[in-house]
Amino acid sequence: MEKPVKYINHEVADTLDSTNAFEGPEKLLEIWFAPKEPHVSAMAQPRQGLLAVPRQVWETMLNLVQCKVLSMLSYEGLDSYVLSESSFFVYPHVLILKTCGTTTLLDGLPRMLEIVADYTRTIDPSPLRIFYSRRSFMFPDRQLHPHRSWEDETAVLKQYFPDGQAMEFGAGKDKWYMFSCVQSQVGKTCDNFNDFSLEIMMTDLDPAAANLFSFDAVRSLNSPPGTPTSANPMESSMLSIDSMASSVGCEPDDDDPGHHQGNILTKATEIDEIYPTVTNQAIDSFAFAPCGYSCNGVIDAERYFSIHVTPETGFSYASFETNVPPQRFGMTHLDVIQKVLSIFRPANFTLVLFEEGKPKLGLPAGLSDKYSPTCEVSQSVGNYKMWYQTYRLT
Ligand SMILES: C[S@@+](CC[C@H](N)C(=O)[O-])C[C@H]1O[C@@H](n2cnc3c(N)ncnc32)[C@H](O)[C@@H]1O
Repeated sequence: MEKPVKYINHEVADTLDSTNAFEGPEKLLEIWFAPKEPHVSAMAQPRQGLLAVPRQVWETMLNLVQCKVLSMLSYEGLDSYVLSESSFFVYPHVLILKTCGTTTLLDGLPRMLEIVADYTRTIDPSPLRIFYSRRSFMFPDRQLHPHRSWEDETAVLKQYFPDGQAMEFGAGKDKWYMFSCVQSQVGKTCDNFNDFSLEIMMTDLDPAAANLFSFDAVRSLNSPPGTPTSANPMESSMLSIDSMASSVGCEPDDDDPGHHQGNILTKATEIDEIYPTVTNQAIDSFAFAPCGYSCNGVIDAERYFSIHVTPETGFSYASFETNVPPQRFGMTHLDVIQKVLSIFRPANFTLVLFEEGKPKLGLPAGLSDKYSPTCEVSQSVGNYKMWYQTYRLT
Protein backbone atom coordinates (compact mmCIF):
# COMPACT_ATOMS: atom_id res chain seq x y z
CA MET A 1 0.00 0.00 0.00
CA GLU A 2 1.25 3.50 -0.75
CA LYS A 3 2.71 5.27 2.32
CA PRO A 4 0.25 7.88 3.57
CA VAL A 5 1.28 11.46 4.11
CA LYS A 6 0.71 12.07 7.81
CA TYR A 7 -0.18 15.34 9.50
CA ILE A 8 -0.45 15.82 13.28
CA ASN A 9 -1.97 18.90 14.86
CA HIS A 10 0.24 19.06 17.97
CA GLU A 11 -1.21 22.40 19.04
CA VAL A 12 -4.59 20.75 19.70
CA ALA A 13 -3.47 17.18 20.46
CA ASP A 14 -1.18 18.27 23.31
CA THR A 15 -3.79 20.31 25.16
CA LEU A 16 -7.03 18.29 25.13
CA ASP A 17 -8.58 17.47 28.46
CA SER A 18 -12.08 16.63 29.61
CA THR A 19 -13.35 15.29 32.88
CA ASN A 20 -17.08 15.91 32.45
CA ALA A 21 -19.89 13.59 31.35
CA PHE A 22 -19.49 12.91 27.69
CA GLU A 23 -22.01 12.15 24.93
CA GLY A 24 -20.40 9.22 23.10
CA PRO A 25 -23.15 8.50 20.52
CA GLU A 26 -22.33 10.27 17.29
CA LYS A 27 -24.11 12.20 14.59
CA LEU A 28 -23.17 10.78 11.20
CA LEU A 29 -23.51 12.57 7.86
CA GLU A 30 -22.59 11.00 4.55
CA ILE A 31 -22.92 12.92 1.28
CA TRP A 32 -22.29 11.48 -2.18
CA PHE A 33 -21.67 13.54 -5.30
CA ALA A 34 -21.58 12.55 -8.97
CA PRO A 35 -18.94 13.48 -11.51
CA LYS A 36 -19.86 16.55 -13.60
CA GLU A 37 -19.18 14.58 -16.75
CA PRO A 38 -20.92 11.24 -16.31
CA HIS A 39 -18.16 9.41 -18.16
CA VAL A 40 -15.27 10.99 -16.28
CA SER A 41 -14.45 9.10 -13.15
CA ALA A 42 -13.57 11.30 -10.21
CA MET A 43 -12.04 8.23 -8.56
CA ALA A 44 -9.67 7.72 -11.47
CA GLN A 45 -8.03 11.10 -11.00
CA PRO A 46 -5.88 11.25 -7.90
CA ARG A 47 -6.42 14.26 -5.63
CA GLN A 48 -9.38 15.41 -7.73
CA GLY A 49 -12.98 16.08 -6.80
CA LEU A 50 -13.35 16.63 -3.04
CA LEU A 51 -9.69 15.77 -2.48
CA ALA A 52 -8.76 19.01 -4.21
CA VAL A 53 -10.04 20.88 -1.13
CA PRO A 54 -7.17 21.81 1.23
CA ARG A 55 -7.32 20.73 4.89
CA GLN A 56 -7.38 24.38 6.01
CA VAL A 57 -10.61 24.90 4.07
CA TRP A 58 -12.32 21.86 5.62
CA GLU A 59 -11.19 23.28 8.99
CA THR A 60 -13.36 26.35 8.40
CA MET A 61 -16.33 23.97 8.21
CA LEU A 62 -15.18 21.90 11.22
CA ASN A 63 -14.94 25.12 13.27
CA LEU A 64 -18.70 25.59 12.76
CA VAL A 65 -19.26 22.01 13.92
CA GLN A 66 -17.08 22.79 16.96
CA CYS A 67 -14.39 20.20 16.53
CA LYS A 68 -10.72 20.19 15.55
CA VAL A 69 -8.42 18.04 13.44
CA LEU A 70 -6.04 15.97 15.59
CA SER A 71 -4.29 14.18 12.73
CA MET A 72 -4.72 13.12 9.16
CA LEU A 73 -3.60 10.33 6.83
CA SER A 74 -3.58 11.36 3.21
CA TYR A 75 -3.65 8.98 0.24
CA GLU A 76 -4.14 9.43 -3.50
CA GLY A 77 -7.82 8.52 -3.18
CA LEU A 78 -8.74 9.15 0.47
CA ASP A 79 -8.09 11.62 3.27
CA SER A 80 -8.79 10.28 6.77
CA TYR A 81 -9.00 12.77 9.65
CA VAL A 82 -9.09 11.92 13.35
CA LEU A 83 -11.00 14.73 15.06
CA SER A 84 -11.23 15.94 18.65
CA GLU A 85 -14.79 14.57 18.37
CA SER A 86 -14.61 11.48 16.08
CA SER A 87 -13.76 11.30 12.35
CA PHE A 88 -13.96 12.82 8.88
CA PHE A 89 -13.30 10.90 5.65
CA VAL A 90 -12.96 12.52 2.24
CA TYR A 91 -13.11 10.54 -1.01
CA PRO A 92 -13.03 12.22 -4.44
CA HIS A 93 -16.85 12.08 -4.46
CA VAL A 94 -17.96 11.25 -0.90
CA LEU A 95 -17.80 13.08 2.45
CA ILE A 96 -18.35 11.18 5.71
CA LEU A 97 -18.43 13.27 8.87
CA LYS A 98 -19.00 11.66 12.26
CA THR A 99 -19.01 13.81 15.39
CA CYS A 100 -19.92 13.19 19.01
CA GLY A 101 -20.21 15.21 22.23
CA THR A 102 -22.14 18.45 21.86
CA THR A 103 -20.84 19.18 18.37
CA THR A 104 -23.22 20.91 15.99
CA LEU A 105 -22.66 18.79 12.92
CA LEU A 106 -25.56 20.20 10.93
CA ASP A 107 -24.22 23.74 11.38
CA GLY A 108 -21.42 22.62 9.07
CA LEU A 109 -23.73 21.51 6.26
CA PRO A 110 -24.16 24.85 4.41
CA ARG A 111 -20.42 25.52 4.53
CA MET A 112 -19.74 21.98 3.32
CA LEU A 113 -21.96 22.51 0.28
CA GLU A 114 -20.43 25.94 -0.33
CA ILE A 115 -16.91 24.47 -0.25
CA VAL A 116 -17.87 21.75 -2.70
CA ALA A 117 -19.26 24.35 -5.12
CA ASP A 118 -16.25 26.68 -4.74
CA TYR A 119 -13.32 24.29 -4.75
CA THR A 120 -14.13 21.33 -6.97
CA ARG A 121 -14.30 21.29 -10.74
CA THR A 122 -14.88 17.65 -11.60
CA ILE A 123 -17.98 16.93 -9.53
CA ASP A 124 -21.52 18.21 -9.64
CA PRO A 125 -22.02 20.26 -6.44
CA SER A 126 -25.63 19.17 -5.95
CA PRO A 127 -25.57 16.01 -3.82
CA LEU A 128 -26.57 12.68 -5.29
CA ARG A 129 -27.29 10.93 -1.98
CA ILE A 130 -27.24 12.03 1.61
CA PHE A 131 -27.65 10.06 4.81
CA TYR A 132 -27.82 11.58 8.27
CA SER A 133 -28.25 9.30 11.27
CA ARG A 134 -27.71 8.95 14.98
CA ARG A 135 -28.88 6.83 17.89
CA SER A 136 -30.72 8.42 20.79
CA PHE A 137 -28.56 10.69 22.90
CA MET A 138 -27.62 9.80 26.47
CA PHE A 139 -27.72 13.45 27.57
CA PRO A 140 -30.20 15.07 25.14
CA ASP A 141 -30.58 18.19 27.29
CA ARG A 142 -26.93 19.07 26.77
CA GLN A 143 -27.19 19.13 22.99
CA LEU A 144 -27.14 22.45 21.18
CA HIS A 145 -29.51 23.61 18.47
CA PRO A 146 -30.26 22.07 15.95
CA HIS A 147 -29.49 18.80 17.74
CA ARG A 148 -31.89 19.28 20.65
CA SER A 149 -34.55 17.17 18.91
CA TRP A 150 -34.99 14.95 15.85
CA GLU A 151 -37.69 17.34 14.62
CA ASP A 152 -35.22 20.25 14.63
CA GLU A 153 -32.58 18.20 12.85
CA THR A 154 -35.09 17.07 10.24
CA ALA A 155 -36.26 20.65 9.70
CA VAL A 156 -32.68 21.74 8.90
CA LEU A 157 -32.13 18.81 6.54
CA LYS A 158 -35.44 19.46 4.76
CA GLN A 159 -34.27 22.99 3.91
CA TYR A 160 -31.49 21.50 1.81
CA PHE A 161 -33.10 18.19 0.79
CA PRO A 162 -36.87 18.74 0.57
CA ASP A 163 -37.37 15.27 -0.94
CA GLY A 164 -35.61 13.56 1.93
CA GLN A 165 -37.33 11.10 4.21
CA ALA A 166 -37.01 10.93 8.00
CA MET A 167 -37.28 7.51 9.65
CA GLU A 168 -37.08 6.10 13.17
CA PHE A 169 -36.16 2.54 14.15
CA GLY A 170 -36.37 0.71 17.48
CA ALA A 171 -37.42 2.25 20.76
CA GLY A 172 -36.14 3.72 24.01
CA LYS A 173 -32.43 4.22 24.44
CA ASP A 174 -31.61 2.09 21.37
CA LYS A 175 -33.76 4.24 19.11
CA TRP A 176 -31.99 5.07 15.86
CA TYR A 177 -32.93 7.95 13.58
CA MET A 178 -32.13 8.32 9.90
CA PHE A 179 -32.77 10.95 7.25
CA SER A 180 -31.98 10.01 3.66
CA CYS A 181 -32.33 11.51 0.25
CA VAL A 182 -31.21 9.23 -2.55
CA GLN A 183 -31.37 10.37 -6.19
CA SER A 184 -30.94 7.61 -8.72
CA GLN A 185 -30.98 9.55 -11.96
CA VAL A 186 -30.01 7.63 -15.06
CA GLY A 187 -26.60 8.70 -16.34
CA LYS A 188 -25.38 9.86 -12.93
CA THR A 189 -23.05 7.33 -11.49
CA CYS A 190 -20.67 7.38 -8.58
CA ASP A 191 -17.91 5.38 -10.20
CA ASN A 192 -17.48 1.73 -9.59
CA PHE A 193 -17.28 2.06 -5.82
CA ASN A 194 -19.85 -0.35 -4.47
CA ASP A 195 -21.13 1.08 -1.28
CA PHE A 196 -21.33 -0.92 1.87
CA SER A 197 -21.29 0.14 5.50
CA LEU A 198 -21.51 -1.54 8.86
CA GLU A 199 -21.96 0.28 12.14
CA ILE A 200 -21.83 -1.27 15.62
CA MET A 201 -22.97 1.02 18.44
CA MET A 202 -22.18 -0.51 21.82
CA THR A 203 -23.31 0.58 25.29
CA ASP A 204 -22.64 -0.65 28.83
CA LEU A 205 -19.16 -1.90 28.02
CA ASP A 206 -17.62 -4.53 30.26
CA PRO A 207 -15.82 -2.43 32.93
CA ALA A 208 -12.55 -4.35 32.56
CA ALA A 209 -12.60 -3.82 28.80
CA ALA A 210 -13.55 -0.14 29.14
CA ASN A 211 -10.89 0.57 31.77
CA LEU A 212 -8.12 -0.22 29.29
CA PHE A 213 -9.02 2.93 27.35
CA SER A 214 -7.52 5.30 29.90
CA PHE A 215 -4.19 7.07 30.18
CA ASP A 216 -3.44 5.34 33.49
CA ALA A 217 -3.98 1.88 32.04
CA VAL A 218 -1.62 2.64 29.17
CA ARG A 219 0.93 4.11 31.56
CA SER A 220 0.94 0.88 33.54
CA LEU A 221 2.49 -0.72 30.47
CA ASN A 222 5.53 1.39 31.25
CA SER A 223 6.00 -0.26 34.65
CA PRO A 224 9.66 -1.16 35.21
CA PRO A 225 10.92 -4.63 34.39
CA GLY A 226 10.26 -7.01 37.23
CA THR A 227 6.82 -5.56 38.06
CA PRO A 228 4.55 -8.59 38.59
CA THR A 229 2.59 -9.01 35.37
CA SER A 230 -0.60 -9.74 37.33
CA ALA A 231 -0.61 -6.03 38.31
CA ASN A 232 -0.73 -5.12 34.69
CA PRO A 233 -4.22 -4.76 33.21
CA MET A 234 -2.96 -5.63 29.76
CA GLU A 235 -0.74 -8.54 30.72
CA SER A 236 -2.25 -10.80 28.10
CA SER A 237 -1.21 -8.39 25.39
CA MET A 238 2.29 -7.53 26.55
CA LEU A 239 4.49 -6.48 23.67
CA SER A 240 7.67 -4.48 23.92
CA ILE A 241 6.79 -0.87 24.58
CA ASP A 242 8.92 0.26 21.64
CA SER A 243 7.13 -2.00 19.20
CA MET A 244 3.74 -0.79 20.42
CA ALA A 245 4.57 2.88 20.40
CA SER A 246 5.38 3.07 16.71
CA SER A 247 2.20 3.94 14.89
CA VAL A 248 0.53 1.06 13.13
CA GLY A 249 1.58 1.11 9.50
CA CYS A 250 2.65 4.79 9.62
CA GLU A 251 5.93 6.57 10.09
CA PRO A 252 6.70 6.60 13.83
CA ASP A 253 6.46 10.38 14.19
CA ASP A 254 3.64 10.45 16.74
CA ASP A 255 5.52 12.15 19.50
CA ASP A 256 2.68 13.75 21.45
CA PRO A 257 1.33 11.70 24.36
CA GLY A 258 -2.16 11.28 22.83
CA HIS A 259 -0.93 9.70 19.62
CA HIS A 260 1.83 7.76 21.39
CA GLN A 261 -0.56 6.23 23.95
CA GLY A 262 -3.19 5.72 21.24
CA ASN A 263 -0.80 3.56 19.23
CA ILE A 264 -0.01 1.45 22.29
CA LEU A 265 -3.73 0.94 22.93
CA THR A 266 -4.42 -0.05 19.32
CA LYS A 267 -1.98 -2.93 19.59
CA ALA A 268 -2.66 -3.91 23.21
CA THR A 269 -6.41 -4.20 22.62
CA GLU A 270 -5.89 -5.97 19.27
CA ILE A 271 -7.79 -3.36 17.33
CA ASP A 272 -5.09 -3.89 14.71
CA GLU A 273 -6.26 -7.54 14.52
CA ILE A 274 -9.87 -6.85 13.60
CA TYR A 275 -8.95 -7.55 9.99
CA PRO A 276 -6.27 -10.21 10.56
CA THR A 277 -6.03 -11.18 6.91
CA VAL A 278 -5.37 -7.63 5.75
CA THR A 279 -1.72 -6.96 5.04
CA ASN A 280 -1.97 -3.29 4.09
CA GLN A 281 -3.38 -1.14 6.83
CA ALA A 282 -2.47 2.08 8.61
CA ILE A 283 -4.15 3.05 11.88
CA ASP A 284 -4.12 6.62 13.13
CA SER A 285 -4.88 6.37 16.86
CA PHE A 286 -5.37 8.85 19.68
CA ALA A 287 -5.84 8.35 23.44
CA PHE A 288 -7.60 11.19 25.28
CA ALA A 289 -6.75 12.33 28.83
CA PRO A 290 -7.86 11.16 31.27
CA CYS A 291 -9.67 8.56 29.15
CA GLY A 292 -11.23 7.97 25.75
CA TYR A 293 -9.88 6.70 22.47
CA SER A 294 -10.34 7.26 18.74
CA CYS A 295 -8.79 5.67 15.68
CA ASN A 296 -9.18 5.65 11.92
CA GLY A 297 -7.90 2.60 10.08
CA VAL A 298 -7.21 2.72 6.35
CA ILE A 299 -7.08 -0.52 4.44
CA ASP A 300 -5.49 -0.86 1.00
CA ALA A 301 -5.34 2.95 0.79
CA GLU A 302 -9.06 3.08 -0.02
CA ARG A 303 -11.39 1.63 2.63
CA TYR A 304 -11.68 2.71 6.24
CA PHE A 305 -12.79 1.65 9.67
CA SER A 306 -13.14 3.91 12.68
CA ILE A 307 -13.47 3.22 16.40
CA HIS A 308 -14.37 5.69 19.13
CA VAL A 309 -14.55 4.84 22.81
CA THR A 310 -16.10 6.66 25.75
CA PRO A 311 -15.13 4.34 28.61
CA GLU A 312 -16.56 6.26 31.59
CA THR A 313 -18.72 4.20 33.96
CA GLY A 314 -22.42 5.07 33.76
CA PHE A 315 -22.32 6.22 30.14
CA SER A 316 -19.78 3.95 28.48
CA TYR A 317 -20.08 3.71 24.74
CA ALA A 318 -18.00 2.49 21.81
CA SER A 319 -18.68 2.67 18.11
CA PHE A 320 -17.22 0.80 15.18
CA GLU A 321 -17.89 1.79 11.59
CA THR A 322 -16.47 0.43 8.37
CA ASN A 323 -16.88 0.34 4.61
CA VAL A 324 -14.44 -2.57 4.21
CA PRO A 325 -16.25 -5.43 2.41
CA PRO A 326 -15.14 -8.40 4.59
CA GLN A 327 -15.53 -10.98 1.82
CA ARG A 328 -12.75 -9.23 -0.08
CA PHE A 329 -10.39 -10.42 2.66
CA GLY A 330 -11.85 -13.89 3.09
CA MET A 331 -13.92 -12.82 6.09
CA THR A 332 -17.62 -12.58 6.93
CA HIS A 333 -19.64 -9.89 8.71
CA LEU A 334 -19.85 -12.26 11.63
CA ASP A 335 -16.04 -12.52 11.90
CA VAL A 336 -15.73 -8.73 12.08
CA ILE A 337 -18.67 -8.24 14.46
CA GLN A 338 -17.46 -10.94 16.86
CA LYS A 339 -13.93 -9.56 16.90
CA VAL A 340 -15.24 -6.07 17.74
CA LEU A 341 -17.60 -7.43 20.43
CA SER A 342 -14.73 -9.38 21.99
CA ILE A 343 -12.79 -6.13 22.48
CA PHE A 344 -15.60 -4.21 24.22
CA ARG A 345 -17.91 -6.96 25.58
CA PRO A 346 -20.96 -4.60 25.63
CA ALA A 347 -24.19 -5.48 27.44
CA ASN A 348 -26.18 -3.93 24.58
CA PHE A 349 -25.43 -3.11 21.00
CA THR A 350 -27.06 -1.99 17.76
CA LEU A 351 -26.00 -3.09 14.27
CA VAL A 352 -26.79 -1.09 11.16
CA LEU A 353 -25.78 -2.43 7.78
CA PHE A 354 -26.26 -0.87 4.35
CA GLU A 355 -25.63 -2.60 1.05
CA GLU A 356 -25.99 -1.06 -2.35
CA GLY A 357 -27.48 -2.86 -5.33
CA LYS A 358 -28.37 -6.50 -4.97
CA PRO A 359 -27.55 -7.36 -1.38
CA LYS A 360 -25.57 -10.54 -1.09
CA LEU A 361 -24.89 -10.90 2.58
CA GLY A 362 -27.24 -9.16 4.96
CA LEU A 363 -26.73 -9.57 8.65
CA PRO A 364 -25.70 -12.87 10.16
CA ALA A 365 -28.47 -14.77 11.90
CA GLY A 366 -27.89 -16.04 15.44
CA LEU A 367 -24.98 -13.77 16.26
CA SER A 368 -23.78 -15.78 19.20
CA ASP A 369 -25.07 -17.64 22.21
CA LYS A 370 -24.19 -14.66 24.37
CA TYR A 371 -26.63 -12.15 22.87
CA SER A 372 -30.34 -12.19 22.08
CA PRO A 373 -31.89 -9.96 19.41
CA THR A 374 -34.37 -7.42 20.79
CA CYS A 375 -35.41 -5.73 17.54
CA GLU A 376 -34.86 -6.49 13.86
CA VAL A 377 -35.92 -4.36 10.90
CA SER A 378 -34.86 -4.45 7.27
CA GLN A 379 -35.98 -2.20 4.48
CA SER A 380 -35.08 -0.63 1.17
CA VAL A 381 -33.67 2.90 1.09
CA GLY A 382 -33.37 4.00 -2.56
CA ASN A 383 -31.02 1.52 -4.20
CA TYR A 384 -29.82 0.27 -0.81
CA LYS A 385 -30.96 -2.50 1.45
CA MET A 386 -30.69 -1.58 5.12
CA TRP A 387 -30.74 -3.75 8.24
CA TYR A 388 -31.17 -2.52 11.82
CA GLN A 389 -30.82 -4.94 14.74
CA THR A 390 -30.43 -4.51 18.48
CA TYR A 391 -29.04 -7.12 20.87
CA ARG A 392 -28.62 -7.52 24.59
CA LEU A 393 -26.51 -9.83 26.70
CA THR A 394 -28.48 -13.01 27.40
C1 LIG B 1 -12.93 9.29 22.13
S1 LIG B 1 -13.91 10.69 22.16
C2 LIG B 1 -15.04 10.17 20.96
C3 LIG B 1 -16.31 9.59 21.43
C4 LIG B 1 -17.00 8.70 20.49
N1 LIG B 1 -17.97 9.28 19.70
C5 LIG B 1 -17.47 7.42 21.12
O1 LIG B 1 -17.80 6.57 20.38
O2 LIG B 1 -17.48 7.26 22.30
C6 LIG B 1 -14.76 10.63 23.65
C7 LIG B 1 -13.99 10.14 24.84
O3 LIG B 1 -12.82 10.89 24.98
C8 LIG B 1 -12.86 11.65 26.20
N2 LIG B 1 -12.28 12.96 25.99
C9 LIG B 1 -11.34 13.51 26.78
N3 LIG B 1 -11.03 14.74 26.33
C10 LIG B 1 -11.77 14.98 25.25
C11 LIG B 1 -11.91 16.07 24.37
N4 LIG B 1 -11.25 17.20 24.55
N5 LIG B 1 -12.78 15.98 23.34
C12 LIG B 1 -13.47 14.85 23.16
N6 LIG B 1 -13.38 13.78 23.96
C13 LIG B 1 -12.56 13.84 25.00
C14 LIG B 1 -14.32 11.71 26.60
O4 LIG B 1 -14.49 11.91 27.99
C15 LIG B 1 -14.78 10.35 26.13
O5 LIG B 1 -14.42 9.35 27.02
